Amino acid sequence: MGLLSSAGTGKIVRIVGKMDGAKYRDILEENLLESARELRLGRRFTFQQDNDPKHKAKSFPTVFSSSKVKHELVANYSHLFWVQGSRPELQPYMLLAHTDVVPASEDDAWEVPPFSGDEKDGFIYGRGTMDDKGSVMGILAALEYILMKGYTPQRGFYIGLGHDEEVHGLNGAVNIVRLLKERGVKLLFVLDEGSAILDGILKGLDGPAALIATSEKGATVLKLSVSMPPSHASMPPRETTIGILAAAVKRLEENPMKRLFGLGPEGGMFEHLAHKFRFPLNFVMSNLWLFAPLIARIMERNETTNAFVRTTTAVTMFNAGVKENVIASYAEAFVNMRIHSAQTLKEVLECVESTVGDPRVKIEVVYGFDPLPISPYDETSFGFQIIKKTVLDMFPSMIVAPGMCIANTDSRHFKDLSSSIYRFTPAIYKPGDAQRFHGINERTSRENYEGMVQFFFRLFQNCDIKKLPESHTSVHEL
Ligand SMILES: CCCCCCCC/C=C\CCCCCCCC(=O)N[C@@H](Cc1c[nH]c2ccccc12)C(=O)O
Ligand SMILES: [Zn+2]
Ligand SMILES: [Zn+2]
Repeated sequence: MGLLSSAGTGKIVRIVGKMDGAKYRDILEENLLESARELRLGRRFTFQQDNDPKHKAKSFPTVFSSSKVKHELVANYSHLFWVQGSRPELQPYMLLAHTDVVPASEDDAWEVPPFSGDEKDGFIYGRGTMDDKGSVMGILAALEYILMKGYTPQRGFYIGLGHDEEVHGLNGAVNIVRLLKERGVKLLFVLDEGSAILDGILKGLDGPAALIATSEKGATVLKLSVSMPPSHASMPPRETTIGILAAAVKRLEENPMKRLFGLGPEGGMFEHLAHKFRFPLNFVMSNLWLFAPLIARIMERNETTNAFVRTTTAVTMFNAGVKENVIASYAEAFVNMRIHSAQTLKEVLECVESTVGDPRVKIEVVYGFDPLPISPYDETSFGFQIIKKTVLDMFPSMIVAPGMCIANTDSRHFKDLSSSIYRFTPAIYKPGDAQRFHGINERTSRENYEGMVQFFFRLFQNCDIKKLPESHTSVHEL
């Protein structure tokens, strides 16, 4: 049996059952197996290969041959798909994912080589399996199935697969947005990576919670540098470029940005979740107006929950020196900050300048943007409610709440095309998984990958619902 076929006798067969019966089972399982193989290829799976018609035809033959699907390359490597709906008067929506990954070193302590795509204990390991090739393959596999089934969506939709999300999406996502703007497209909603189902990550919360992020933090990359004439190491100045810069970054690390917990969308998120926390946290979370400062002090002890409390400061690169007996004439450090929704880029820059407090340290903004607007999540918000319904179709007792993306996604470039931007993938993450993003042992379970395919398969159909579910049963609403 293949990688997913034994698991496929569970969830995937249920999808097949809803389709046209046994006729499709073999084809679908074979296809799922194929797409899982592609996922396992890690770095070797690039859409450059996919530009080879044979490769495309092999992986997603129906997607690339259907008359309903228009595919175009953007900026050479990004992909834009348009899936035509039967009712052109309905506003289209858009799914996003990205094919590029951050580097991974074979020298780090991976349990399996990061680009082997090896499977161990039910997990497929490899750089990109969580961020974000699982979504790429999940979306395309679901599209393949729905087309094979002969389903014609009523509402048209776009799929955008960026190739440079990890370097700001300035060629991929930005050019996809430019094209759509030129074509006068406005989107009903946009769905990208950026949040998930958290199980055991928020301490005190009973059971998993699906957090559909309605916003994401702002960000800035700062370059701090110190220059002075080089000199002989035997006659050192009292302070060196390296010492001055090291002291500056240390001051930034020792003086975290102020606590803002409860003043951004994370406030709504925890209030929504309050009744699922154990006593006394349920009471505390229901009264953030009073207890937010106390909760912030608890949450800041953990690096994942700290990200909800404040603008974070990460010193990510430090370069200096050319020779061990020459006083370095130049030292530079890069600081990556993620800006809490209750702060602006301008405020953060003022704060950094005052904390560094040394005119010898030059501070330059390499890149920066304010926190993103908060997308609607009320009963009438089509995108939010359809994503929620799709989660509940798969996991009927799941708690679903609006969430907050603490990192950044390509979706931020789409804010002129839609006011309803959501960040969510249906993967279930447990304690320790947050550290796998950009870290070692990045992996996806068979179940998470299957869930991804199921989720998009159902979402495509749910987007054709004429009327929003009035009160879709969820634990939250019981
Ligand atoms: C960061 C992971 C935290 C995990 C929290 C707990 C689990 C939450 C569940 C799920 C999903 C998290 C998905 C995160 C998507 C992150 C995508 C990404 O890595 N984007 C880059 C973009 C980027 C690249 N360079 C810069 C520089 C400055 C700002 C952004 C970027 C990123 O955010 O680093
Ligand atoms: Zn990503
Ligand atoms: Zn990433």
